[in-house]
Amino acid sequence: MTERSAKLNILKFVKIVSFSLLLVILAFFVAATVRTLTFDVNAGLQLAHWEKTNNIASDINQHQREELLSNFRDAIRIPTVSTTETQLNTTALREFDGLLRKAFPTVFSSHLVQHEVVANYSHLFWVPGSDLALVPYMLLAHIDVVPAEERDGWEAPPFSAKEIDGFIYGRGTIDNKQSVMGILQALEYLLIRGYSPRRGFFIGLGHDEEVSGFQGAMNIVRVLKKKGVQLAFVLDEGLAVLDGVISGLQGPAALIGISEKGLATVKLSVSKAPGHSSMPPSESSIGILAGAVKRLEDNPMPRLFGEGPERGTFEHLAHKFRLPLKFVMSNMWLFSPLLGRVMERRPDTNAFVRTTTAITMFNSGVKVNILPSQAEAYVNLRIHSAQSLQEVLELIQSTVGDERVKMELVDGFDPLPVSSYDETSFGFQIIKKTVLDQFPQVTVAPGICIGNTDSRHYTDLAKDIYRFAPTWFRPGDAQRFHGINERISKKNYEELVVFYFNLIQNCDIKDLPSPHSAGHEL
Ligand SMILES: CCCCCCCC/C=C\CCCCCCCC(=O)N[C@@H](CC(N)=O)C(=O)O
Ligand SMILES: [Zn+2]
Ligand SMILES: [Zn+2]
Repeated sequence: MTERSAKLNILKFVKIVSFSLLLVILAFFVAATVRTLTFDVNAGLQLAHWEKTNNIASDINQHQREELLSNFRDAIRIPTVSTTETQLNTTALREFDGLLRKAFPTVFSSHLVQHEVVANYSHLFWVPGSDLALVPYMLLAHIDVVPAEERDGWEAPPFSAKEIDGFIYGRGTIDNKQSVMGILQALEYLLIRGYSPRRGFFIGLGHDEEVSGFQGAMNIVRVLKKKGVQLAFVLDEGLAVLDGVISGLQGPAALIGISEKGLATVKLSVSKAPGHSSMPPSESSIGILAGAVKRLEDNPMPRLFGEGPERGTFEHLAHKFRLPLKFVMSNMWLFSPLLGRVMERRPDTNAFVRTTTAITMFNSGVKVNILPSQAEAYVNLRIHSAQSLQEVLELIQSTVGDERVKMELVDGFDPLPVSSYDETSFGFQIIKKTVLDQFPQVTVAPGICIGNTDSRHYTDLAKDIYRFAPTWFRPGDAQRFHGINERISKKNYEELVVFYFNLIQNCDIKDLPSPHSAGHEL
């Protein structure tokens, strides 16, 4: 081959490769654009023909408006605080029992409702349905709250239920007495109006959720297992309606938790010989431990955004973003690494990107002139759906990288299974319909619950577990959760009562409508 023909061949080859590359890039963008223009996974069953079961209207008159609010405020005023597994305010829990019986006399006296107290302070209600062929479902909420101190900066005392500008302030207003009281208030009104369910349901109110539910939820589950109960679905606390919280999203989003992150609580400790502070060694137990926790903070767990069900959240919301974000959200397969880098900049969105690492306790030393023998720190990690507890423990060990630091797993579990959310998913579709009937301006999407709930103890009883209440969160409200100035608007509390009122009736349908029953009805 001459030099000239070799050059021509190379040129030809380069041309073919460039042309093919161009074609691939073009195809790539055509596919992405088509996906952007057509990908509306939210349409779903809303236009389908639903069997009508919500026959009792949910109107609330002025007297009931005052009554339901007064019951709710009474609930907030009882300080049912859980601090540790052994530090529960049992006096308050007993008082709360009394309040429930006083506020909901029909629930406690109706022949349609069976009630039992579980583990002294938790409550289990069973409302049998008339059609025994329909698998029952279960609503969960918890009575206990985390501690709150007015001096931390509350605008109103945390157990006062004071009203300021249409909001009720107090610990438990959004976590989770709005659901405890909302569910029972809805049942009270349904029973008063002559309701009797076709599909049976349970209500479980735990008294120690904030310290893991080992007494309340776990014993309720034991009782149900003994009875051989299986559930169509479980609905517990968790995600909410986010209004203006997701940047760039047009309109509010109701995120229904279809899974929750896993947990690892790890105790790190360093032991050294104690001694006089005038003769310190080059490294103290505190110094060694501080180095270890600093390495954990400096080396966050890997970015996994898009590798878990959080991908579905953005795909469901994609059509509610404007371009170019719409293009990005519709093509998570391509853009999730980039989006993960943006989301990791804010603590609340970082929680969806990776396993988070929080150093929550650090203890050492007893006197200013004694070298401490023992230093210990607790690390609380919330495990991303694409990782396991075992993987996280191995990563902590290698990041700490110091054999003098002892590591002990205090509590931990893998991320929870992912519940169904397609068009045949009974629980998800019923919750979605109930939300959309009440709040048509909202987009419903599946989400990951970044905290843990009592519902994680129910995995043997139900394949499908959802974590949601229509509590409206606006910018800054997520920080009120376990923080200061926890509050709910009076209007929103009333909406919660109406939500549960409608949800219970909507569950009475035998089967979901077929997706193809839409169209000619219009
Ligand atoms: C898509 C980006 C939007 C970012 C906005 C974040 C909005 C966050 C909304 C709700 C917060 C989620 C809280 C879930 C409930 C957690 C319940 C809880 O506190 N559980 C405790 C106790 C336990 N059971 O383990 C916990 O420590 O997790
Ligand atoms: Zn809670
Ligand atoms: Zn909580």
